[in-house]
Amino acid sequence: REVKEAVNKWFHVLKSYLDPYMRYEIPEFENSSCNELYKTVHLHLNATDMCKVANRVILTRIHNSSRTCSNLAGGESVEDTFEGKKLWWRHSVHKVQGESVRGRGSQEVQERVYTLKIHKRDRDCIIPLYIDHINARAVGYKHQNREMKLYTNSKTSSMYSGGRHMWQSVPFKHPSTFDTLAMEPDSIARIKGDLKSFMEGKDFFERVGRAWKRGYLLYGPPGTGKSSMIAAMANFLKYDVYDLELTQVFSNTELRQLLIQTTNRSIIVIEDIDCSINLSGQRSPKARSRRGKDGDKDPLGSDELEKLKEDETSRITLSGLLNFTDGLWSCCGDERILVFTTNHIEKLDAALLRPGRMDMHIHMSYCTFPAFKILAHNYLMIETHPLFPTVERLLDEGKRKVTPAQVSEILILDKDDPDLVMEKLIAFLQQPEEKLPENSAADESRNSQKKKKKKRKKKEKKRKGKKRGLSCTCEISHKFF
Ligand SMILES: Nc1ncnc2c1ncn2[C@@H]1O[C@H](COP(=O)(O)OP(=O)(O)OP(=O)(O)O)[C@@H](O)[C@H]1O
Ligand SMILES: [Mg+2]
Repeated sequence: REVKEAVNKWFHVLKSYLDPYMRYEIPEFENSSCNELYKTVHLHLNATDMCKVANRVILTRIHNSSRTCSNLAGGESVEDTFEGKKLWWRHSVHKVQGESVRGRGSQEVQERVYTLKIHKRDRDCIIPLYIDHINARAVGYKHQNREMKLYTNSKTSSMYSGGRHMWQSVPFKHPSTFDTLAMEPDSIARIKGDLKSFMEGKDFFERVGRAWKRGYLLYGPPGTGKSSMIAAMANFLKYDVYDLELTQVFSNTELRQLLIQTTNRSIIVIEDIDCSINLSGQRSPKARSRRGKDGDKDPLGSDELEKLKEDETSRITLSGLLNFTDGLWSCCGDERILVFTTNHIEKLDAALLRPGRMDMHIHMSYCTFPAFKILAHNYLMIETHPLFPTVERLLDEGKRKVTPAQVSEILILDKDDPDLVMEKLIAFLQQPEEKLPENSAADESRNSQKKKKKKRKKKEKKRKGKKRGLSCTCEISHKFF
């Protein structure tokens, strides 16, 4: 028996000496905890579509997901190449006796292991670089394929949140992309380029000592595609979207709390910023008169002073918003994009617009001919039409300013009959603005803006009523900063 064991031992030594290949084993679990490298290999094989060349592939889809994942079935192998060298991945699945999940006893469990085979001569020069390479592929693939979320802030009564302001999410499934956005192609290329260099700019931001964030201000009349642009940005970057409802945030502290709760690789959006907070930069006459003439010395009694202090800290102020966008707390995450939208850029405080806060100002304008051509391509599936020159002339003359929203409404109505659509559009463009029917798209957008403002004012009044005696204003003097 001893002789047999010795022969076996020497046989294995000789075999491994003669075997030109080295094998690395990557089990799914190691000491009962998940092996991240196993997941990395799985994602790498999916990212490179290598599974497709195998004879047997396992397809899976998790609950509520629209994505299908593939994995090599047990015993299947695939070949990979890296820097001109060949490597092989094999997936083994074995049934072993494992500890039962429900207490004592044992049950049959599957043990999955990836084995990487590589030539011994390539081992030292390739392995560290190859592992880095598959890691990067896996991270990129995971990022590209994860499902995006749309968050909104609301005060929850949940016992877990303790009534704090929390984000609530739904799956983000907006279909707008840079291909469906009607805008000058040059502007689209510029924005896409900016976003791409931001996304790839980790080293740059670190080198120059800047927080890895970027602010975009989208301004223009209603219906020019500001919200659609945000969705296109999110779909392009594959970032989650945090739609911050500023009217639901009642203090700078809450604003900071919400900021801390956002994740990296996300877009924080504040729509209609001019309607959300009073940004006129003036402290209210009431607060000013209460503060007294000599500023710091306050003539008020201590009770009054306490109340006033509470007023000032219980509201979100321009200062709070400025800190939110470019203060120390704004750097608490990486790869963050901030987007503000407004119909009235002139109402915004200059401090809010400066580079570092709003790095890029994007004007979403009325429909131009190149933008119209994109809409015609998307809605009517036509690249040209005998009436295109007339539309081009009318849009260039600008006698009647139309938004992409108005044009798309016309295109969608008779999308199966391009001739009819073109005639209707020309009639619309020739119609003087005053003779618009009451419920035209432009009026509707204007009315909706008014409604938005009214609703906000109503909410504000209600809140003031609740906090009787503590009310103050969001208007802040520039001196404050
Ligand atoms: N530039 C555009 N490209 C493609 N579609 C557009 C564009 N602008 C507007 N639309 C269409 O009009 C609708 C309204 O657009 P959107 O909500 O993006 O406008 P907005 O600028 O955000 O308006 P508001 O200022 O009222 O919020 C969208 O559903 C979209 O179909
Ligand atoms: Mg909008």
